Amino acid sequence: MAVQTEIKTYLNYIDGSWVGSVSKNVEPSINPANRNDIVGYVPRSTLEDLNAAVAAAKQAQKSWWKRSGIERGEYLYKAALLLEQRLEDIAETMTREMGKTLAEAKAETMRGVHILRYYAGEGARKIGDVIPSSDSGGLMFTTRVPLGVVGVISPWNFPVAIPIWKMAPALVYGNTVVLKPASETAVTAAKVIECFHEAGFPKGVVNMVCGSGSVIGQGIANHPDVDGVTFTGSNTVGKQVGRAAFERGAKYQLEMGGKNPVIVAKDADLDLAVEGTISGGLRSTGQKCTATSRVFIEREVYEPFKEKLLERVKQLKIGNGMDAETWMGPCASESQLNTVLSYIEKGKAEGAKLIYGGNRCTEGELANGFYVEPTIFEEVDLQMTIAREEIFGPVLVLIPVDSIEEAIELANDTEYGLSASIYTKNIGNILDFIKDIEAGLVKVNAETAGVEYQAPFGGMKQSSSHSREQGQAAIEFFTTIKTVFVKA
Ligand SMILES: NC(=O)C1=CN([C@@H]2O[C@H](COP(=O)(O)OP(=O)(O)OC[C@H]3O[C@@H](n4cnc5c(N)ncnc54)[C@H](O)[C@@H]3O)[C@@H](O)[C@H]2O)C=CC1
Ligand SMILES: O=C(O)CCC(=O)C(=O)O
Repeated sequence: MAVQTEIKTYLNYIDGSWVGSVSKNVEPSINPANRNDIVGYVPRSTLEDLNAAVAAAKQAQKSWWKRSGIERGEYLYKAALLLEQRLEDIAETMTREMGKTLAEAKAETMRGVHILRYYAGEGARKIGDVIPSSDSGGLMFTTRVPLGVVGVISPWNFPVAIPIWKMAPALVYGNTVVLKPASETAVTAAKVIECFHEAGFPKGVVNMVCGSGSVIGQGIANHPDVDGVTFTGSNTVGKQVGRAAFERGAKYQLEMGGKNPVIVAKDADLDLAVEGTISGGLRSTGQKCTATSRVFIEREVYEPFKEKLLERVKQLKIGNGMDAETWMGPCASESQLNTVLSYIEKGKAEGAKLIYGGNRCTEGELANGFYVEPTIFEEVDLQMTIAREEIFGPVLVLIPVDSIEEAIELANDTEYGLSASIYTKNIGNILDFIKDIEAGLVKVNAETAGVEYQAPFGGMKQSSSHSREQGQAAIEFFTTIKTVFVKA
């Protein structure tokens, strides 16, 4: 007899309580590995719900800021411990909700724990400098104050790490927070917020409102009582959010797309370069803003690199991320799958040569999920859509080059500038690459993806609003400097 398990409905978190939307509407969050598996129901909230959350955050902010940074940090340490204790459950929920492998989901959840501990420690670090004054009787220094209420709009591709790397610094520097998670991963977000709830944060300091981007996301960007907005997602939406915040004089930070290159020099360790290209381009099914998508290879090693790459890609096991054998899970949603398939069709239609993959996977249980094969194109003109637009799927394009100079020039021929890497042993190549590549994250003999929480992260050109997240750089967005002059 089939066992019927009740599907849980998750709630918004407003002013320290779990509450449903006033609309009473909910939507299912489904498993991309099996469209018949509903992970949970999440609220489809209204502006009324958002207003309540923003009002709670505004009300709580002054007393939160009155506490010392060290005290605020203590709450983050508690949340970190709870997240660590629930790592298995939260990682499993993440895999079920957005498809990445359980190993990746566990690593991401642990990354969330580290980020919380890092920013907990920030509560005890300096927030200003003493600056010599021309007046010998005066004391001049800088200090920092929070923005007030911060709106966090987060995507589905890192459903634990991204909300945490935005919320943790916001909170430790004295802001209160309203999170709007991506609907695709709102159950995972609710489980993260449960850790904040049980850590005992005062009412109203942390809030979460689930719902559509156009209502709740845009509502945050427009809200007169939201003093800062931090966003990660697509360029189109990011610019909309930035414009709305700018119009009303709020501070904003946008982390958006990439079209990240890897350069393989003729002296590269080809096995290492192949591993880095596969891991950077195809892990998480290519759904990282730092994912590798364009591979520039010096002509002398083009064929051997291609052969090794094809050999390795053939070995990758596609399947449900919960299965320990799986290397690559499904796309996170049906719409994401359709986007990827339409880019593959465009690639073929515009004349690129498909040398691997290119199809939806429909064998056996895969038919119920949103699976696509890892896909590789060659004979790609740099003006083709697949060489210019962010695909956010497991699609690589191979482009031969005659020199590292040419590779860097072509790699820079994009509106994006998030991450880039080079595989080479030549110090001259390395130094030229570091100097000339237009990317905020530059890697040498390492894959384009993978961001460490203690270092600044952000892009050049259209990949970001030119600010940086994470590490100590986060203080620049989440606080404002006051210059103080004191005379007795
Ligand atoms: N840079 C990154 O890490 C990410 C990039 N993307 C890119 O975006 C493409 C589409 O993915 P989506 O999930 O649709 O991204 P999206 O940009 O629509 O969603 C990101 C977040 O913004 C919210 N949002 C949507 N419309 C909004 C609006 N009008 N105002 C304020 N917030 C809004 C969403 O609900 C979500 O929380 C992907 O194919 C990929 O190219 C998506 C997710 C993450
Ligand atoms: O590469 C990473 O670890 C982080 C990537 C990221 O921030 C993103 O995809 O949004």
